[in-house]
Amino acid sequence: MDSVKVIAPFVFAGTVVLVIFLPKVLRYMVLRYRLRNFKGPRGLPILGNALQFGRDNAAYRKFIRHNAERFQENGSFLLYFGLLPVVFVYNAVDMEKILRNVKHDEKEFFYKMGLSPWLGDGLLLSAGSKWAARRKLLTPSLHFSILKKFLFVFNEQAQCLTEKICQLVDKPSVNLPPLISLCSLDVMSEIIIGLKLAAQEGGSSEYVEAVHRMSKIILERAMRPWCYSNFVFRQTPLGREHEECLRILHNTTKQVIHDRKLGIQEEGRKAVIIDDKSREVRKRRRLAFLDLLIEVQKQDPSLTDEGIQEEVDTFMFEGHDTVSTSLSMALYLIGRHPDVQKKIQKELEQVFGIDRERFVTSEDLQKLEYLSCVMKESQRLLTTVPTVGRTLKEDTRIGGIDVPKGTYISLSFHLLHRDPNEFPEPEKFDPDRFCPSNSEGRHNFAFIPFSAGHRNCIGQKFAIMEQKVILATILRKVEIKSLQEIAEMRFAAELVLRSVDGVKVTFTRRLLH
Ligand code: HEM
Repeated sequence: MDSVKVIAPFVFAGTVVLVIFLPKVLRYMVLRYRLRNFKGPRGLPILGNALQFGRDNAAYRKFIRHNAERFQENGSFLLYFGLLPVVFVYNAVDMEKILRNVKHDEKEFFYKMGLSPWLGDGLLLSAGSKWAARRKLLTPSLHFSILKKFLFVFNEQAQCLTEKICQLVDKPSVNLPPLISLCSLDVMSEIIIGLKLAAQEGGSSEYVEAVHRMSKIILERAMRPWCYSNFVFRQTPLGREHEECLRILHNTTKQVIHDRKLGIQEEGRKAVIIDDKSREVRKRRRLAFLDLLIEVQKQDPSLTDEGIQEEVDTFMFEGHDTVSTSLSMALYLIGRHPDVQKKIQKELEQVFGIDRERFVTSEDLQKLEYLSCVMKESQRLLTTVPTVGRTLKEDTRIGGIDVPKGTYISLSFHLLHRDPNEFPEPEKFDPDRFCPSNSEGRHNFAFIPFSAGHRNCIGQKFAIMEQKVILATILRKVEIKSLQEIAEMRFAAELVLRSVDGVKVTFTRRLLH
């Protein structure tokens, strides 16, 4: 009788655990069984392929590239991150199938684990009706007519950056990304939060450093399946560094929002009007994106302070690091290809004559067609956002095999942009691939650095405009030479692409003809 009393609680607890976990375990077993025919490198029973990822990000990238070539015929392969199956997709047809299907919109697992603590449920991470409402609310703030008003900010900051660069002329080596990063931070802070941060004047920023550290931490965690549990992660040095970065990032934006609200109260600023028909924002003065959110909150209190914070964090992150990486890579490639640089200079002279000072206008931007091709080819070869992820919400045929609902998909733009069928000699830097006659017949989803479908990048036009202004301003005044061969560069695919050893260049002043 006594032994029954002792055993009973254990039997009870065991039954509860079984009832809770058995369906999950069974579902997982079915998922694995259904993926059994999907091609990929063999892994170990519990660790999966984790031990093959290598010691660092560069080794991981090499491993992925190797498998991409091995399974090029399918344009997809399967890896196990510990117990978690991840299907890598890098062919345009399957990419389109997934990105066009609204059902696969939700960003789960790696996004939630990596980015949610920082960006909350902002536009990048939200889904369903919340995402749709926010996207509708935020789209007018990036309308072309609004962007034209931001041209002034792009130009001012581009000139500030060019002045800094001119001071570095003839130095034996300059590391490019920190310079560019501060410029793009100044642009974003002025446009998004209405704050003239003047990071370029100060030389460094705690915020920028925290963004970079955070990016690294998120990817390192993803490569260590034993850190997936929040409890375990918090006990590790990486987890503690994560907490510290989060504190800096959130405190910075929280303070800015607080100050801006106070400022608006004190100044009694005029309300923003959103025209329902054109979805344009009409206003008397140049407003920051944050002002729009604060005004919307007055009319619609369902947009909480937390909601504002998550959108500000999302836009600051999405708009700053991406543009600065993309620009650094474009300048790097231009600096490696003197023939391309000469053609850009010729085009700049056709548009600006010998004027190296005047601001770039929206008419100029339209005329800079070759520069557009160069920017696209840089995005193709050194894709800023190497990969995005989705979780399948219904069974989907990928690489000729039915992949079950619930599978995590890694959509690799980096690999997609190297498809030799779409881009012959994919490792060659050739901007002419993007001239209209050479682009004919290319699959719509063969080149998608800003993603595609309804969850594409909301800031695409903003990013292109900003980069073109900055490139046209710098390259009118200086010539750039990149010191490292592309084969020598060690790239790390974090949230955005990064060069581990920086991007070393020299500048010389351009002579007037
Ligand atoms: C060269 C620069 C940029 C690149 C390469 C880029 C790329 C991307 C990509 C690939 C996505 C899809 C992410 C996913 O599906 O998980 C995305 C989404 C997003 N981007 Fe960008 N981006 C850039 C600049 C910007 C800028 C300047 C802004 C803001 C002004 C911005 C704001 C966003 C937002 C808010 C989303 C989420 C959109 C949604 O889910 O509705 N991005 N971007």
